[in-house]
Formats: sequence, structure tokens, C-alpha cells
Amino acid sequence: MCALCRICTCGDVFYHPRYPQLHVLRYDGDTLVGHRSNSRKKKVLMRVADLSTIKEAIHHNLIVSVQAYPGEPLRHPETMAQMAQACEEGGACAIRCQGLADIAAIKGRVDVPVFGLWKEGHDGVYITPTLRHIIACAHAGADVVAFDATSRPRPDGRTLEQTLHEARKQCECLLMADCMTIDDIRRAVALGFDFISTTLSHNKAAINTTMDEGPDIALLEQATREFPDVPIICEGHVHTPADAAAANQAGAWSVVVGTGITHPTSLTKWFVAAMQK
Ligand SMILES: CC(=O)N[C@H](C=O)[C@@H](O)[C@H](O)[C@H](O)COP(=O)(O)O
Repeated sequence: MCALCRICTCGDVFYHPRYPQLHVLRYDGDTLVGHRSNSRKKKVLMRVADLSTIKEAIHHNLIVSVQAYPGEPLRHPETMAQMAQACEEGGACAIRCQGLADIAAIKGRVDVPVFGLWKEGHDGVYITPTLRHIIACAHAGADVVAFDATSRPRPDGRTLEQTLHEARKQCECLLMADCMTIDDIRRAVALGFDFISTTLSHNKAAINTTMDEGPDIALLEQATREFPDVPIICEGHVHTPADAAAANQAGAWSVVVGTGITHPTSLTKWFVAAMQK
């Protein structure tokens, strides 16, 4: 009987720390076979994250960021997992999400890769700010962990280089650099991050934006011109399908959309503002 769920009789089962929500029955190095906690159906659950598979899966595709902010009505891991599944059904090639509980809940619900992060604080370095946060996201099940790749001081005193070096040693997951400037992107390329993103280029919270503030296409174009073979992802203020198409045209490896798909409070405000003009 399955040691975890006690509903099936499928032989050896073991716990895989990167996939805590999955009942893994067999793991042969890159394939997990098992079932989800809410289903008895046995199937190949996923291929374990490897760079070329995920790179290929997200190329010229849409990643949806599924996040709710502290105190908001939708801030619950089950709600975020439902939202992630709905986005997967709509064609999202991967999900980006925040917080350990959300990462674990979403990893247990969707088949597409999960890009995880853990925000702490609002100012300075707050996206997965320390090595401890990176390791925790990896253990929660993130295939890719995204973290702040600016040169600003980090709360644990480590440099970006030291953080990346330790994360490579201690985590199996892939790593994504959330950048603000072209210098951040250049440093992230030199350091060998797996994915690089324009996440922080607007230097303000996503929920404080208006609909017509679009993505940083200038930064994206400069980065993709300098590094045509590096997976540079356009993230931040991609608010409309036209913005996503423009980013794709400008050479983005993939495009991340958050607020414009998964933040109904902002969406509602944009409609209200348009009607008040
Ligand atoms: C700057 C920052 O903290 N960005 C966060 C990073 O995960 C999220 O709040 C954004 O929603 C995400 O980057 C997607 O961007 P947009 O919501 O603009 O599509």
C-alpha cells in the first residue's frame, strides 16, 4: 500500500523532497511516476527539471505569474493553485508563483514547470532575498527559483556571486536572475544564470501600475541584441496581448504576465479608471 496516501497498492513508494505534493511511486533519474494526492490515477507525473527541457518548453511561450499580495482576498494557496490550473488550461507554458505554500500547492496541481520565489519585505532586495529563501523554494518544489540579481546589499550579507555559487552547490533546481538594469543582465549572463528576466526594471510594485504602463522593450531589445543565445525573459508590466506580442517580437525568450491575467483588483481598477476618463 502506498505509504503516503494509503489508497493504492502500487509497490515501492518514496518521498521526493522536491515534489512534496506528489505521491511518487517510481523515480528513474529523470521521470517521476505516481499520482497526485487527489487522484488514484497512476501516470508519468513529470520529467524532472533539466535546463534544455524547460528552455524548450517556454521558448516563445507565455509564463503566467500567479500571485496575491499580503492581506488580499485571494491570498490562499488553494486559490492560487486553482488559478494556476486555470492558466495552464488556457495555455500557460509555466507558472511563476510566490511563497512556499503556494509553490507546493501549485506544484501538486499543474504539469507545467513552476518558477518559484519567496518575497520578504518591500524595499531593497525582497525577491527571494537570501540563500536560505532559495533553498526553501527549491525544497517546496520549484523547478526554477527566481531571485533578485541586482548588486544591492543582500540581507544575509552574501554577494550575488556567493549566493549563486552556494545555490548551485546546495540545490538541484534551475536559477533565474530577476534584473533591473542592463548591467544586472550583463553580470547575470557572466555568472551563468539559467534564465534572466527584466522583472525589476520598472523599480516599483506591480500593483501600483496603470494599464498603459507597458513592458521595458528598450531594455529587452538591448539585452537580446547583446546576448542573442541567452534565454532573456520579458517580465513586468506586460498588461495586454499586444504587449506580449511586442515583447515576443523584440526577441524575448518567453514572456511573463502577472497582473494583467491574475490580479482582478488591478484589472477592475483599470476598467473603472477608463470609464472615468
Ligand atoms: C516587481 C515585482 O515585485 N514583481 C513581482 C515578481 O514576481 C510580481 O509582483 C509581478 O506581478 C511579476 O513580476 C509579473 O509582473 P506584472 O504583474 O507586471 O505582469
